[in-house]
Amino acid sequence: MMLISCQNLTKNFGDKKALNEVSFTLEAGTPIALVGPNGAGKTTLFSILCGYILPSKGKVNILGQQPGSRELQGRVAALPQDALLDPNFSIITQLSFFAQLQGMTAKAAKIETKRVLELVDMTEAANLKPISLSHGMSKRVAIAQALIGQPEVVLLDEPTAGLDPANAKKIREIVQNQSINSTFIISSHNLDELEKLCDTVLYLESGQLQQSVSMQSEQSTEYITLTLQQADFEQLQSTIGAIDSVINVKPISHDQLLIEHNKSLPYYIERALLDLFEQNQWQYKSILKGRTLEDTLFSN
Ligand SMILES: Nc1ncnc2c1ncn2[C@@H]1O[C@H](COP(=O)(O)OP(=O)(O)OP(=O)(O)O)[C@@H](O)[C@H]1O
Repeated sequence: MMLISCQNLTKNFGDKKALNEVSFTLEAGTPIALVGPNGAGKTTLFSILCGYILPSKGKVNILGQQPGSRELQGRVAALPQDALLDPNFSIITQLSFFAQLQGMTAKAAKIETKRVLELVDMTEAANLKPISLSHGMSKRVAIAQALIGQPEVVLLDEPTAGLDPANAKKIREIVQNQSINSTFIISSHNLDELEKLCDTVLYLESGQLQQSVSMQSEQSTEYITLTLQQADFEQLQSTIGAIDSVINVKPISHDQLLIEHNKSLPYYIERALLDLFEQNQWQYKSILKGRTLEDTLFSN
């Protein structure tokens, strides 16, 4: 199903082009990453998709509707980067209020609030006020709020920024679990995190869409990322290059090689690598199918 379509989307703030002729289409399904350096236009794109601001030029629709239209109420949710809860009211009061704004009765809203708090493992916090929550807990509550009414699209702007690893992991798990019901669009600077979650990546730079890549390999060539423990790096690189069906081998860090190869029999390359390591008494840390998001985006 078509989720979002943008055509020549442009947003000017005075002389500044925050978005410049951006065009793409996205399908519903696994989470989608929005990546780019500071000031690339990610928040501006999110704000347009949420209907908070209007584009200066171009067309955009989400689930076939104009962003912010009544038809999208309850179908599109967003977690802004700096989402804040009111310090004066308990979590359950605030989330129930949001649920009622979506048209639920007071009773249904309370049930829905309990459901979403359970999804983010925050049931015990229902009666607390925001001041008693840690940063990680506040983020989880904000995500719970975005999940009210089981929206079809959930936009998360920097959902794990500033969180400790345990809380960031928890949020990744929530996204993974809820991806059955909703398509998440996640803006983040953390490429490692995005490659764990997302299949499609939009890369924005200076307001322009530089790349739209799929992490799922459907091409005729495939990749293996080999991380070494101890080996003769140069000899290894040239020996791998001589293996049947290997197209290219290149170092991507001091202890990593990226191997591009033609599709071959299952585990053919892996077996050849293991033989090589055994024959030469070398050691490896990992043999991973695929390549990192960082390498996919910045390899050329
Ligand atoms: N309301 C505004 N008024 C003027 N300029 C703005 C406004 N909002 C954004 N900009 C400018 O537009 C550009 C894109 O900003 P945006 O916040 O969308 O980038 P971003 O990719 O989200 O950055 P970050 O990763 O730092 O959050 C920046 O140069 C920013 O200064």
